[in-house]
Amino acid sequence: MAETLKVVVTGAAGQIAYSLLFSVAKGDVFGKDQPLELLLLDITPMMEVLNGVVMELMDCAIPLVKNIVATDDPMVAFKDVDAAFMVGAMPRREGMERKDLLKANVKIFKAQGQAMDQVAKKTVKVIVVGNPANTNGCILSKYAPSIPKANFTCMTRLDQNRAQAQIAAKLGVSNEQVSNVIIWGNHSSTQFPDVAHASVTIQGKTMSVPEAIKDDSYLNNEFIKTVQQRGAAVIKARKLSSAMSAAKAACDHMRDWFVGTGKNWVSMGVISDGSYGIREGLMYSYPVKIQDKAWTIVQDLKISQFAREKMDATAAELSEELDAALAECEA
Ligand SMILES: NC(=O)c1ccc[n+]([C@@H]2O[C@H](COP(=O)([O-])OP(=O)(O)OC[C@H]3O[C@@H](n4cnc5c(N)ncnc54)[C@H](O)[C@@H]3O)[C@@H](O)[C@H]2O)c1
Ligand SMILES: O=C(O)CC[C@H](O)C(=O)O
Repeated sequence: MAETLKVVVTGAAGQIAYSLLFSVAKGDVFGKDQPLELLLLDITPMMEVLNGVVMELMDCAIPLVKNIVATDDPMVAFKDVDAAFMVGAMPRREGMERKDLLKANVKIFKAQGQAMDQVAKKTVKVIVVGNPANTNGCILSKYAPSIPKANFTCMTRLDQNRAQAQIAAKLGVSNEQVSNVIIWGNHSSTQFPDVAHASVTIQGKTMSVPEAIKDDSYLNNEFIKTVQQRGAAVIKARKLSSAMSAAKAACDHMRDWFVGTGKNWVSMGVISDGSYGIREGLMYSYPVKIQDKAWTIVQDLKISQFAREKMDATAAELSEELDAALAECEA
């Protein structure tokens, strides 16, 4: 059997973690024959709740789980970890603005970056889920300078899954028939869900999504808005932020990072190297291909004027967020 993989989940007493831990524990992410040590981090007042989660994980009696550590100490939680799901952060509730989240959450990622820098494996693969996910990811990486920047990513897979599901429903096909939908930019309402390069297979015939939908007005308006506003719509309906779908997307993201993407691409927030004219250093969602546990940005896609404007608008929001976060961390 393979060596035990150490996986940390932060915000482990919260609602996303409740779904995420079960999927990770039963092998959906790292494989059905990969033994795991689960490190669960939350804050001190949540230790009793976290203890309940540990009891439930034990009671699942999953053979892959060799050890569980529950802690409120980041230095314990990040020690020698191979993979990190950074979920621990306040979610937005109805009536709250994104800016309120930035203030509340960004310092968590500064402190956790500093701890990771000292004790995590230098090969650790990190997905940031806690919002504002892109900017938190930048801050985490900044404060963990001994870990390569390529090891820090943030989650826009939920947006990709949402976009894919909208197109599949519109065309009356199953979700896996739709591929290569792209999410550009921020995991926020300025994100640009782009289907110009996406394809769909209908009754054995593969064609581009715009060709299949035959309704550019829908694709350029209602479709984009629905995906951009989906998180807010879930909050309005549930009075709670999305959790089951967020956990599923986090699993998809990390599984693809470990296993690879094959011929298709997926979207993830990665630290920009300036590709597609985006400011270097922003954590911007791009289409990526993954092989041997390393991602590369898909290059040379043709960008229309319409797309360019949307890509720049979400980059401008990310620039503002990053500047505000850096000021907050230095205050
Ligand atoms: N990127 C995405 O697509 C996406 C999707 C859904 C939700 N989110 C975000 O994920 C985050 C978590 O959402 P949730 O619904 O699970 O929230 P939740 O409130 O149910 O759980 C968050 C948990 O994080 C813990 N926490 C707070 N500060 C911490 C710290 N310093 N260290 C460790 N743990 C800490 C809390 O105690 C709580 O248990 C939110 O910021 C939410 O907005 C992101
Ligand atoms: O706070 C929001 O508007 C979104 C919450 C979460 O990130 C989601 O996409 O479901």
